Amino acid sequence: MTQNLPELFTERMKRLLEQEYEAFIASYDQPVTHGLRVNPLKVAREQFLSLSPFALEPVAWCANGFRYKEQDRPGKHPFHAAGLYYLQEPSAMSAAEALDAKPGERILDLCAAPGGKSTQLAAALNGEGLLVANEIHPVRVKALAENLERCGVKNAVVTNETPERLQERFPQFFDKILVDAPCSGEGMFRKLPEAVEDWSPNKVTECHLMQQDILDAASAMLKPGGTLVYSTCTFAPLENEQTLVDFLARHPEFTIVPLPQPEWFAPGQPNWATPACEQLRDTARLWPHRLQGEGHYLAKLQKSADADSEPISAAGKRKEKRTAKAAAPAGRKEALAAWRTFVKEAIPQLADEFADESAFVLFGEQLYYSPIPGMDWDKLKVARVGLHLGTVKKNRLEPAHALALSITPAEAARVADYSADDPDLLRYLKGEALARDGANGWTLVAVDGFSIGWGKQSEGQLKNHYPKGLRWV
Ligand SMILES: C[S@@+](CC[C@H](N)C(=O)[O-])C[C@H]1O[C@@H](n2cnc3c(N)ncnc32)[C@H](O)[C@@H]1O
Repeated sequence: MTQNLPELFTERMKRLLEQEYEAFIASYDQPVTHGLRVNPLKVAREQFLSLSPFALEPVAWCANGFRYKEQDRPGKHPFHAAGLYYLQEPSAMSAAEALDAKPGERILDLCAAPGGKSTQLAAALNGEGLLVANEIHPVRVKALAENLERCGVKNAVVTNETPERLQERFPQFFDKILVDAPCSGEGMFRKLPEAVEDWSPNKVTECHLMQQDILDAASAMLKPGGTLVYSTCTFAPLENEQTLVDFLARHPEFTIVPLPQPEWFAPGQPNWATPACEQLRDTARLWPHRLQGEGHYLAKLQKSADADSEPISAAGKRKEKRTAKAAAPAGRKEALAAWRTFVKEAIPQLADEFADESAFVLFGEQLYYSPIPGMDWDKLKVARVGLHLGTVKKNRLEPAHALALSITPAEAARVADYSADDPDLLRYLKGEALARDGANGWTLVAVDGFSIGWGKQSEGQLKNHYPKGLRWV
């Protein structure tokens, strides 16, 4: 594919890489590297390895990351639909690892769709704390929400906002922020031919300017002492070292935190920015000719602990509480009663897990359980305000797909468990009703012990409630 690469791109890379250029350009004739990341919210790494029908090779910089062979097509396996793993290019696994999210923290993934890094951050939170996964694009945000749901994430809020509007609502709110910035995508050239067509020197400049604005908004949302990781999948110095140097010039309250540099990550280049900046060596470049991956750039920054700006005010918090109460919509009482009836009947063991009355949020007929009760989401575009529990219709709760994917068969009163190669499972994924005996009521459908959706058992038949938009064709 080397001959299809833009000339201005190859000329620049030749100038920058000098004697390494031959190895770099030769990597474009190597096959694309395919990766999957095991989702520990669903299955432990070792258990997955004992179940995996695919030949897997570990990715050195991500404990749950593996390379697979293209012909194995793990995206077409029921384990994918059950959220046991997320397909992610290996070098992209490095960014969330660098952020190092810990259970209980408040994390923002500012440019999040389709959710590779968000699902990884959610796994690191392990259900404790808050993940706000934001995506500016109204179509891409749907894929983000679906991927978080498929991976069984319970503590995420999915927003569809501009960084500027989020910044107004969340001053100094987050412990850690990931900015996986929109970029010119030079690291995608091998994988996506359209990335080559979309590329131009103008695009590189436009992305650089956009990255500055996004980073400025991120910096305002980070708590003093907080950590920010900036990443791109491009090689252009303007979008990497230069974006960082310009950001640091505007934000002296930030410093670069050294990233571990094992032999396969190369250092960032001090002289690829103006003015040259020695600390850029502590950022990381993942090159396709030095490791098995498509390429990435990473920088980790820390905001000084005494950085001064207004923290989220107590008044703001009081207002949030008031708004939450005042805005309690009519029908909430009925919705909660419908939910309790459903819990008793279908997932009795989980009654205590959903005990916080103030965490239930009703949007129209849709009932959610919020990871941050009392927060005012009014006037923000919110795609998911927490875990989607279900739709309340005529005082009954129809459980959400997200709820099914977030629980285990051991937590459900009725389970229809199929092995991955059972033809009935394929029928279920295609949206067909299944002939099956069992007690009537909502039934959790599972593949080899992992939840995959809902069915409703009635008179010798399991009615299909696998979402229409996800059905296999
Ligand atoms: C590199 S992709 C994110 C990939 C994602 N983090 C993942 O791991 O799956 C960058 C995202 O930024 C979004 N974006 C584009 N312009 C933006 C802007 N001005 N502010 C914030 N996000 C933007 C794009 O729609 C795109 O989804």
